[in-house]
Amino acid sequence: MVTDPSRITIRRPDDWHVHLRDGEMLRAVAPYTARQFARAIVMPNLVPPVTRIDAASAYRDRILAALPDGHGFTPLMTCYLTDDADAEEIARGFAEGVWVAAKLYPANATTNSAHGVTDIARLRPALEAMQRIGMPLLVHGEVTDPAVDIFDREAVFIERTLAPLARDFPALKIVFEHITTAEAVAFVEGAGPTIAATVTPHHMMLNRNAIFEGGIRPHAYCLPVAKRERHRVAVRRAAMSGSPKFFLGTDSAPHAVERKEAACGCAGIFNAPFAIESYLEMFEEDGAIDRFEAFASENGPNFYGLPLNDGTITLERRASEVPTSLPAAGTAIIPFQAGGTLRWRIAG
Ligand SMILES: NC(=O)N[C@@H](CC(=O)O)C(=O)O
Ligand SMILES: [Zn+2]
Ligand SMILES: [Zn+2]
Repeated sequence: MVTDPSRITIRRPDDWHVHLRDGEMLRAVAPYTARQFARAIVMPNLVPPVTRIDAASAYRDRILAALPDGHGFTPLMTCYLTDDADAEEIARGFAEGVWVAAKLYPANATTNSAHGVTDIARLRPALEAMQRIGMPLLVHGEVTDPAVDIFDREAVFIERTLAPLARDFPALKIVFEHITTAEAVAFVEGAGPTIAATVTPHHMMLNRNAIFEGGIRPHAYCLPVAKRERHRVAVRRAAMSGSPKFFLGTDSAPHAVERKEAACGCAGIFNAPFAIESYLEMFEEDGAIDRFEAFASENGPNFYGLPLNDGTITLERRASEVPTSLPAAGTAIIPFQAGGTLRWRIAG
């Protein structure tokens, strides 16, 4: 990593958790991710979800077709786990290099998760196969029990599901996605090297007050929902701690403006346009620029067992103005930090 007060150059980063959607929305959003990241773990929560090898490779082709010439971007595909997950198909897709991980959504925990898993016991053959072949399990870590307070759903998931899972499959690589609580940080830090976590820019920046600041703020609403300030601080510290267990995953989750600003608004924050700039600004604010490259470009590939990227990107200290709205799919998406000004900008 090379830094001076006005420029910083790091190995090309990757995004270990992104929603690229499909169709017109895919064509609108994928270029933002490819502009910054060499690779991204692409979430499979399409309608219908990506559960089969042929569906994943067709989706990968649509992503590549949505990008401008010379993009140099590699989508890393994932398999959506259902109650009927087929261990043989999962292992074959991994061996063929079609997907690199499988995603566990507890049924109805989040956007497009109606086909998710209702009973983890049914996944046993798939998880055994994944443990054997070194294929990571990615988890949306929230319980769906309506009796559990929404702000406690991540912490309760650790107790009820994640800790027992890690005990039963001690060699299974698990990524606890988009962590939001001090409990999640403590769990990951206290676990062995097979357990890691992704951290979003919004969960490093926002606490739950942001959702209610002077009125209801649908563009600050995502799942897992932002928590109290002490949790935000714990998550932000973990990301900047230098621990190899925490790495960049934006969870950029675009929804058309009319689906966010509605009586029942969708969960998801669209941070893809300026994700790397947002993260860098926070690392700088907290005096942790020396740990930025590990978080953005090294810890993720090291955990997944993938090579580090060749090449670099340079960010320069020049203001980036975040538009108040971006056109997409015949409508608009409101980006994270809309109307704000960021201190850094990708050079060139
Ligand atoms: N994060 C979100 O709030 N939404 C994601 C789903 C997810 O990552 O849970 C989406 O697909 O919209
Ligand atoms: Zn999720
Ligand atoms: Zn997500």
